[in-house]
Amino acid sequence: MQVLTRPWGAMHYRIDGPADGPVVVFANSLGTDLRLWDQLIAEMPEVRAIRFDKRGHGLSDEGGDFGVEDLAEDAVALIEHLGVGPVVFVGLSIGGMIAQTLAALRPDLVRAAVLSNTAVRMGTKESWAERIAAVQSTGIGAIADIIMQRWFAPVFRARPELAAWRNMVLRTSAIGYVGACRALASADLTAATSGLSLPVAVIAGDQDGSSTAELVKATADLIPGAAFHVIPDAGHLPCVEQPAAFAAILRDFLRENSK
Ligand SMILES: O=C(O)CC1=CCC(=O)O1
Repeated sequence: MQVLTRPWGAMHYRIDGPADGPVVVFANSLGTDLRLWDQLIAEMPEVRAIRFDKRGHGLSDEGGDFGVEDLAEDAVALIEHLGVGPVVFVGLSIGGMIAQTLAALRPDLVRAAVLSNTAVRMGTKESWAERIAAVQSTGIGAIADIIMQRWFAPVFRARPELAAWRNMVLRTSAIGYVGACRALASADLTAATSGLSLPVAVIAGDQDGSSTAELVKATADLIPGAAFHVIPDAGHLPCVEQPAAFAAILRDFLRENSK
């Protein structure tokens, strides 16, 4: 068990893969912990995979009030603590917002970025306020079924693993979940992301009920030279639903963009 002590508490992280492999840091989404990447990392044993539980998620502490920039500062602290920069940084959804913010704040630490199922703005202030109110009044159970529909394509929702993913969101700290919703409500990365000049690959799922392929493409279009990929038969979490397809894109990207 590996923990980095931050001013707000303990940040849990994990490293897998060979010490001489290309270093890739992974940032997970709202309501998921670092197990989000299990299937993808199993497809890519050659990678030195570093992943962490952002504040309020997984085994990390709740971490008070925070914005996306604070989450990016946590990623900076981890990369500097491990002395592994510049890295390839892969982020999904709010993790992709962490990636965009980190690349803008500290281009010296990010060699290249993969932005999965993310955008410069996600949802609206009103939609996040509704979600926060539902969680605060009734708990995450109130929204768990809707979240599963947003995360997964219908074929995946018929699989037995769905129960485990539902449990993952249900077991997320309500304080941490609401904190991340607040960070999402106030994030608009348009200016920072439009100024990015590193190699970027952007990934969408053709059945994403949360960040549609059109929304994700609009963000790709802001970044000069960004490659855009749509993974078929995938919802919001293509690294879970289609890990081989995700790994193929990431492997090609690493071939061009890791040392
Ligand atoms: O829970 C969702 O709707 C999906 C999502 C939005 C931001 C994020 O990180 O996940």
